[in-house]
Amino acid sequence: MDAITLTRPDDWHLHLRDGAALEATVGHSAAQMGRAIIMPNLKPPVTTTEQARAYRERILAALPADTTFDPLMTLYLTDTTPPEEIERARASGIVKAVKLYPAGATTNSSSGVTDLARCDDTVAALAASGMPMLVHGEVTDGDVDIFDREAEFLTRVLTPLLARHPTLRVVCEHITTAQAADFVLAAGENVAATMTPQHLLLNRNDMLVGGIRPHCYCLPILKRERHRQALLKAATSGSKKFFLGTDSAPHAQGDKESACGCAGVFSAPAAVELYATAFEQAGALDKLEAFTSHNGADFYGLARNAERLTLERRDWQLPQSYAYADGQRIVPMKAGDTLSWKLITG
Ligand SMILES: NC(=O)N[C@@H](CC(=O)O)C(=O)O
Ligand SMILES: [Zn+2]
Ligand SMILES: [Zn+2]
Repeated sequence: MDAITLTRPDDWHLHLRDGAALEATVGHSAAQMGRAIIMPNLKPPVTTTEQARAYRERILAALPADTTFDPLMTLYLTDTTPPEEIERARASGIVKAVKLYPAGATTNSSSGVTDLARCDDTVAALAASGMPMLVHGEVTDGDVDIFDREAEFLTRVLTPLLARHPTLRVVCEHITTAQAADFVLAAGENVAATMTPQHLLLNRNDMLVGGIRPHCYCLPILKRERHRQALLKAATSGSKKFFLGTDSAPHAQGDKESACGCAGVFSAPAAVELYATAFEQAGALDKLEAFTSHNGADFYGLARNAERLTLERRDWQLPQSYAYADGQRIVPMKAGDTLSWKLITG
């Protein structure tokens, strides 16, 4: 096969940042994606509908001309988010989901939820609203090993949460383990998951053998090869519960190549090509379009994009870095590597 046409994809988990960084990031995603769910972990976080509206305006202002990219906004859940804020968000039409960051779990999560029991009324309002809760599913307890934090979250937090709120719609974000894939498959129709290019293409050896590669470091951390295989199997299984969410998480080169490097992989410039590479490795290119362009829209109850794009089989080399905020550079996933698919973006 030398070319694949597919419905324009959407990114159901994306970090664009703000200010000068936003100017540098948004074009990469707008070139490939029709829509994206925009993560709210700014400093300070996007906790109200009014803040989401203002952030959306800044994103639209930073977009290149001639794009139809539609940013779908999210609210950052805190211990003190009132139930009324959920209703304001739903009524706004611009907020499509609410994000749960366990406090301390990842980049800019210090204002996250310390104990879900504290926001039970708000979670009930969210379940009633029909908007999904997007979950960074890792426990933060110091006694839990970093490689076990996702699996522990499923049993310690998500299972009791769904028992208390059985109609709550949940997207398990950036899943990394066989346990998470199995959990989502066994759960009801209200539970789905996104997967990143790095968790479909890389295992922890790729990050740690022969030298430490900070540009492969993200949270949840890369896992063993058997987990990568389990994710690929789930993504290509034909289940509608799995869809594209890059978790493209830009950090300046100097903040990654550091004694205490930031978590996050910048995958936006070649996101669709990276997923195509993973699906081809699994012998499942015929399942790519559902994952990139159908399942997410269907889960969110939104129309699929009308436009179609072509992926061509053509070798091209990813740049070593791109321009970022304030004269800094940013290093993409697979920098300098040759990919054998190229999305034709007009
Ligand atoms: N994935 C990451 O490693 N980092 C994300 C936060 C997140 O999605 O957990 C970021 O905002 O940098
Ligand atoms: Zn996360
Ligand atoms: Zn993320």
